[in-house]
Amino acid sequence: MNFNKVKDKIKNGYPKGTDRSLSYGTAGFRGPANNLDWVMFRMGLLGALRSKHQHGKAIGAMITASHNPIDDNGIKLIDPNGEMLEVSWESAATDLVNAGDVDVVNVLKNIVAKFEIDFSIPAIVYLAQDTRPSSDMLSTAVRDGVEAVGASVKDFHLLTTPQLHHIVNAQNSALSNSEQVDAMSSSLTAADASEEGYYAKLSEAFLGLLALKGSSAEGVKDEYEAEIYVDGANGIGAMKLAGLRSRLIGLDAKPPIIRIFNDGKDGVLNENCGADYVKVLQKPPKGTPINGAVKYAAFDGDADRVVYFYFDQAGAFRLLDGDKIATLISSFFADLVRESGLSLKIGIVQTAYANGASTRYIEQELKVPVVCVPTGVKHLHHCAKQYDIGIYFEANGHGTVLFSSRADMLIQNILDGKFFSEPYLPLAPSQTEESHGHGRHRKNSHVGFKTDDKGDLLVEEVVVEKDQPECKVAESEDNMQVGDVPKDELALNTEAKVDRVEGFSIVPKDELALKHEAEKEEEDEAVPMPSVIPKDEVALKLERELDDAQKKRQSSLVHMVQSIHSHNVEFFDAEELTEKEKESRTLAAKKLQLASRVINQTVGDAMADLLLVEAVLSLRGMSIRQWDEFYQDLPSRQLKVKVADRNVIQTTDAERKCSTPNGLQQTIDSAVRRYQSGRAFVRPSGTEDVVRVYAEADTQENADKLAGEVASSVFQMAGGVGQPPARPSV
Ligand SMILES: CC(=O)N[C@H]1[C@@H](OP(=O)(O)O)O[C@H](CO)[C@@H](O)[C@@H]1O
Repeated sequence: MNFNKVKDKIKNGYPKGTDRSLSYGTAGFRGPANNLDWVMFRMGLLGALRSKHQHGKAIGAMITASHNPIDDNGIKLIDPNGEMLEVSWESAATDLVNAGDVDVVNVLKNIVAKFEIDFSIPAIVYLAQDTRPSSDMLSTAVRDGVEAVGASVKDFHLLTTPQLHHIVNAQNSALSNSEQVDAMSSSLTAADASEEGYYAKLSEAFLGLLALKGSSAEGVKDEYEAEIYVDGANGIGAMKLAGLRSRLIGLDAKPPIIRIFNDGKDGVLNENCGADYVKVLQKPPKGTPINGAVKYAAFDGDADRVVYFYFDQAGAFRLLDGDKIATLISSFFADLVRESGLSLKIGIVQTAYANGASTRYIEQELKVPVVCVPTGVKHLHHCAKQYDIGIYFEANGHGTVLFSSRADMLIQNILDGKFFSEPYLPLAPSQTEESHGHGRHRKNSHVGFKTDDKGDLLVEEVVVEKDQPECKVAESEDNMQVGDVPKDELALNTEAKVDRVEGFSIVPKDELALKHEAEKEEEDEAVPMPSVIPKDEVALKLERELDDAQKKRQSSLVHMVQSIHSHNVEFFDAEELTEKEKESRTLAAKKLQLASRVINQTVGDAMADLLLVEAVLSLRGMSIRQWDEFYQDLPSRQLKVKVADRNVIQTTDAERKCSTPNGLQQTIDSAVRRYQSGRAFVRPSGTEDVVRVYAEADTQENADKLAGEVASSVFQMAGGVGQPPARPSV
């Protein structure tokens, strides 16, 4: 272990550029690009150590500041399975960046010792960058860091963030067939570990899905709008979407016509455009073509977020954000799970920024509570892993869908002609006991969906164990924080969960049958015997569902809630299914499998999400207006407040309440009480040096007023600097 080169490089190229303490925030390090080269160098060092720790698997280093202005930049590290850097390594990153120049080597040695790294293992870092002018220079700094510890770099140059996540996962997945536990998808091969492989995977699955579009039932108009205008934020997303578009040539499918604006040819990255601009300011981006266009989407600067928008008949701007995307996708998957007859548990994860109307839609209309976790994709991602199909979206449009290996296996079973529907398996015995217990205190619970053996969707509360930190903040009365859990526990826990999920896929059938029998006996004692629907009634019901295209368009979440009350259960194996039933189950399974391949399961991906939304709308013959009618958003407003030290704001309850500074939460509460449907919270940003304020209320004027009041309180009570915040103009 010789760190002489590291010392030399620090002295002669990358001396520390600030005395301020930095932390590996919501998504890595970000800041003004002219003072980041030394951070990049140190992250190169860390990426190499992480690769050695992961037995030489590729680690990703993405140079981007996403939606931040063009003069900022940043870096995010990507783990071998394509997910964000493991939480226990985030603190190593923070320590390394905050060390004085002379202490860097000691911190490196501590990391090597703490994580028991075999330094002789060869390591590799996969590097990519967005289109910022500073990215070339910063990429060199990362490379210098990696090479200073004798590791190597593979430079992909310009990629979107999700493309690099995909490539890292594909590479490691393909290399370690025997270690599939670490990989997100067993179907990935070495050919997938490239930009071309990414396009091939997405386009093949997407075109396959579109090809399954049936003809509309008589009298039902296909309202799908095949043309979409995409705001590329003048960034990498515009360039790469053009690459994907050129592959969308279908023989059996009619792909959408994608037109790209703000493509970077004459505009500035993220300036008056991009998903963040559209979402936060709730207005169309600069350069939006109006004539003849009906449907639009906007990507952010590194293409990991997408939001939709359109103009209604009165010409008013209408936003369909991550919450609306989550609802559309959830209802689609819920329908397919029901039609496939599979026992798959679906769950939805949101953050405090989810519009109250979306949460209410699911909780009150559909009687389904929603899991709320702190801001930052890592929290949503880990929580979504608890389900067979875990759907998560931030309101800003960052989100994806995760399929468990159990889900993959059960779907494949149907495609292999095995129609036996396995009864639902709980996550772990301890959870089963608790979640079926009576009169218990409701603690850290959240909701999952499952199907009964007839394929009807049921809603089930899942109790999250104490050592499952990612979903700990689901219920406000519990007042718990992710921060309560020691970092190392988080890491251990994640590993344990992966093992557990994998475990399901290898339980032999007979064991399953015995287990189900035992479980059924237990349940029979606790609940009244469910009624059994006679066979031909089931067939008739399925037929009705198949024939009724209109019904398909309704949110199946409603159906799910209705079915909870009916408690109908029927067991049947393949021989008992009619050919028509088999056909409809196979079709649903095919759609599920193709949809799971359109999605980038490593991280939110604007391109993949756009394709999925387009596929859902197309298969359902649905217009953007019909989708928008799911529910009406509550008017909301986001503001930023500059303070001397944003960390004086500490939050609790999934960031919905602040515990410091003293008295601020009470002031917010009393402001909120003055507004109908009022809700507001504040939190320090993890990516910008600001405190974020969020407010919603019954009217836009009230949401603006409430946000303004709360912003003023933050300014006064949390050490505001500069001009006091002004009320935003509507
Ligand atoms: C309100 C908001 O949109 N916050 C964003 C933003 O984080 P902040 O910690 O709020 O700066 O950037 C994150 C990374 O892209 C994203 O995960 C998050 O949702």
